[in-house]
Amino acid sequence: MVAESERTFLGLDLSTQQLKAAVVDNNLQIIHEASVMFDSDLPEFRTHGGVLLSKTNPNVITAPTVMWVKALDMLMDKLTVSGVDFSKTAAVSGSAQQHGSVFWQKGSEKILASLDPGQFLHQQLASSFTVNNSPVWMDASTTVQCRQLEEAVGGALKLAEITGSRGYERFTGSQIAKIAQAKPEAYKNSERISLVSSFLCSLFLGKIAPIDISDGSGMNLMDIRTKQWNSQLLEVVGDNLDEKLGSVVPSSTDVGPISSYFVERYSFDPSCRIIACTGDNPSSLVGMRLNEGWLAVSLGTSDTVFLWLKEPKIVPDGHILCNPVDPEAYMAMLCFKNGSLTRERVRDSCAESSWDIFNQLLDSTPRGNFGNMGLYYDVQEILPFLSGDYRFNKAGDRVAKFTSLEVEVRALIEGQFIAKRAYAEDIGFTLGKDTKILATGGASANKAILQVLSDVFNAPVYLQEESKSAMLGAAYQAKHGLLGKHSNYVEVTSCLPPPRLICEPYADAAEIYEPMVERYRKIVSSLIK
Ligand SMILES: Nc1ncnc2c1ncn2[C@@H]1O[C@H](COP(=O)(O)OP(=O)(O)O)[C@@H](O)[C@H]1O
Ligand SMILES: O=C(CO)[C@@H](O)[C@H](O)COP(=O)(O)O
Repeated sequence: MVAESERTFLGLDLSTQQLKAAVVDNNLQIIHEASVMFDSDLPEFRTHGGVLLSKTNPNVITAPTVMWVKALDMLMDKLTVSGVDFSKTAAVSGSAQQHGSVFWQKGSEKILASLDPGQFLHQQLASSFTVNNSPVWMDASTTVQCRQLEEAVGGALKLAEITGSRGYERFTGSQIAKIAQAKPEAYKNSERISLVSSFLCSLFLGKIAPIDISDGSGMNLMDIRTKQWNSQLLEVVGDNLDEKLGSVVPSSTDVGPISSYFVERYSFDPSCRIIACTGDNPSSLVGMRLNEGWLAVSLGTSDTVFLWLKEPKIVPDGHILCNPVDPEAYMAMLCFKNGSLTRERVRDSCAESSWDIFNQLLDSTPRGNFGNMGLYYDVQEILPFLSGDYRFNKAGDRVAKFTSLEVEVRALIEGQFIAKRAYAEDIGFTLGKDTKILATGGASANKAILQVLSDVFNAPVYLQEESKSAMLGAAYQAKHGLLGKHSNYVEVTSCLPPPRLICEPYADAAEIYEPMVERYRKIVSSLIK
C-alpha cells in the first residue's frame, strides 16, 4: 500500500454538459485534470448541451444513459494518457447532476460484478438499461405525477414538510412514477433504479451503489428527518419501489472497495475505497467549504443558490436537502433552469458569440438599465414556472424588443440575479451587512457578470482558487470518507486557502436594486396569473 504522503484521491463530476475529473494529492492540490464534453467528444449521441429534446413535447428532456458510460471510458483513458498513476489512488468519489434516473435491466448487477477488463464499459453495459434515455433534471413533463404525490400525503406543503420540497417535475419520484405509468414493462423489468450520482458510483463499485441522503432528498420520496424512504410515497410511485431503490446512506459513507474491473484495467490498488457519490449542488457545498453566513451562487448549466442550514424548514418555493458534510444538518437550495445556456443564447445573438464583447456591452450600460427589465426562459423555468422571453420598458409596458444590444445583455444578467435575490429572500435568507457571496461554476470566471451579482445582492462576491467546486467537492469527500466517521471535514480541508474577494457592490446598489426586486415580484405575479 502506498505511503500516506504519496496517496491521491479521485473526484468526478458527471454534470449536464460534461464529465470531468481531478486527481488531488494528500494536501488536496490538483495534480491531474481531464474532461469529456458530451456534444463535441461524443457526437454520435447527437446531444445539444448534453441532452436530447423530444420532438413532440418540449418538456421531455433526456440523456442517453450509455453516453455517460462511454464518457467514463474516455475520461479514464484521458487520465491514463496524462500520466495518472492510479495505484496511488486511496479513494474515489463523485458528484452528478441531480434528480436524473437510471433504470437497470434485470441481470445488470451480475454484469457489473463480472466485467471483462479487456473491454470498454460501454460495450458491456450497452443493453443494461430498460429505459435507454434517462430522464434528466431539465425534464418538466410530470406535473400530473407531482400532484399525485402531493395528494397522497395531504397537499403540497405536507409533501414539502416530509421531503423538503413540494412536488417538482424534475424530482425523481414523479419521474419514476411517469415511467411506471407510461412504460409499465420497463418499470417491471428494472432490477434497480439509481440516481445519476449513485449510477456513477455503481460503475466504480461493481455493484449497484446506495443513494446518499443529500441527493436522495431531491426525489420527493425520502423523509429528510428520518433519512428513510416514505412508504406512502413509494406506494404511489410503483410496486416494489423500495427494493428497486435500495438503502440510503450518509453522503460520506465508504460503500466498499473498487471493482476488480478498475484494478485490472487501470491498475488501481485493490484496497482503494469508493465513497458514496452525491448531487452536484451538495458536492459544491463540500467543495466550497461553505459554512453558515455565506450564500453560494453556482453559475453552471443551471444556476443555483444554496446555503447551510442547521434545522430544516418548510419552503413553498425551493428545496431543503440533507447536508452532505454533517448528516444532522441541512442545506437550502434554489434552482433556475435557464442559466448558462440562456446566457450563451443572448451572447450569440447580441455579442458575436464572444464573452469579451458580451462583457463590453454589459459594462457599457448603467446599473438599473434605464428602467428596462427582462426575463428570459429558453425552456420551462422552475422559479417562476414560466417560459419564453418577457421585456418591459421603464414605463412598465411589455415590449417585443429593446432599443439596443447592450440593454438586452444587461436586462438578461440583471433579471437573472434579481430573481435569485427575490427567491432567496422568500425562503428566509436575510441580506445584511455581513452577507458574503461565494460564486462557482463555469460563468463565475466572468468578472463583469459577478459585478452585477454583487450589486444586485449589495454584497461582496468571493471565489475559491478553483471554480469547479462540485468536482473538487467529490475529491475532498473521497479523503473525508476514507478517514471515516471520526474525521473532521474542516480539519481535512484546512490546508486549502481561503476564498478571494473579487468584487464589491457600488455605493448606489441598494438604492437601485431594492425597488427592482419589488418590481420583479409584481411582474412575475401578473405573468403567472
Ligand atoms: N467567461 C465566461 N462567461 C460566462 N459564462 C461562461 C464563461 N466560461 C464558461 N461559461 C459557461 O459555463 C458553462 C459551463 O459551466 P459548468 O459549471 O462547467 O457546467 P456544468 O453545470 O455542466 O458543470 C458553459 O455553458 C458556459 O456558458
Ligand atoms: O436540478 C438541479 C438542482 O436541483 C440542477 O442544478 C442539476 O443538478 C444540474 O446541475 P448542472 O449540470 O447545471 O451543474
